[in-house]
Amino acid sequence: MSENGNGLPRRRAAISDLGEALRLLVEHATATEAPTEEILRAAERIRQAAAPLGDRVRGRFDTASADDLLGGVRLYNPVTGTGSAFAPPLKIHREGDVAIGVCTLGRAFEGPPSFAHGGVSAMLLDQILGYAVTVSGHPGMTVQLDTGYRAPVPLYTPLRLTASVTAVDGRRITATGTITTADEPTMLLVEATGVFVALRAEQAQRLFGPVIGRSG
Ligand SMILES: CCCCCCCCCCCC(=O)SCCNC(=O)CCNC(=O)[C@H](O)C(C)(C)COP(=O)(O)OP(=O)(O)OC[C@H]1O[C@@H](n2cnc3c(N)ncnc32)[C@H](O)[C@@H]1OP(=O)(O)O
Repeated sequence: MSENGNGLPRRRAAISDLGEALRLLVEHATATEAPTEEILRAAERIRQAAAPLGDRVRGRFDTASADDLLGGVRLYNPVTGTGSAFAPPLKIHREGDVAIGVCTLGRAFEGPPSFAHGGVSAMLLDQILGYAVTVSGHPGMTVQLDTGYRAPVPLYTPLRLTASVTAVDGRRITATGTITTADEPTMLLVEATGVFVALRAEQAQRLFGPVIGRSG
């Protein structure tokens, strides 16, 4: 499916609207203490709502028609995508050479009771480190991610992430990042160092050729 004129902005807005509705559903479905009969009714209604969306779906190598792969628009990215059911979503912007991210994690991201799952913190950091690496002009894929957990990351609390590139050594780019709460940006909760490797042309072709070839 291709969209042009007003179609693309409208489609992107619709996808983000659906994403927001799905995230509300995920939050309520995770936190609910509704009666069992209500849960059973909801499951049935949700299956009915989902069915028409499954009538036309893309294949593994097809880019979403609303995305712009080379322009960095990824509506279904599981960390930042506004169309994703389970992205927080993390919002990232640049302040000079530093990438700054903000998000709030709901109940679905829980690990230790009332705190975020450690894998979720690593996922957020991988994304923002990857962003910092990309906007520095040295895009690459993560080959190593080291995370240090200093204190638990609270749910339902605005978080602040940072990331910046610390070294470029041939194809290898190193970046470091942090998670704190927005209210206490000096109290470190999680820190990470990521090593990223720039792809050689033949590697990019081998890994992403089928996708690039189909995206228009
Ligand atoms: C604007 C919006 C943007 C938005 C941007 C958003 C970005 C999102 C970021 C998400 C990032 C991901 O999750 S990416 C998905 C997770 N990552 C992956 O799936 C990557 C899997 N790995 C691979 O496929 C492969 O390792 C490749 C293709 C990346 C590289 O293979 P290779 O070319 O054979 O690598 P190799 O020769 O062994 O190593 C290349 C160089 O890296 C070094 N190296 C390799 N591994 C390591 C390591 N663990 N730690 C240190 N250094 C290492 C080697 O010593 C070597 O250095 P030297 O001898 O040259 O000095």
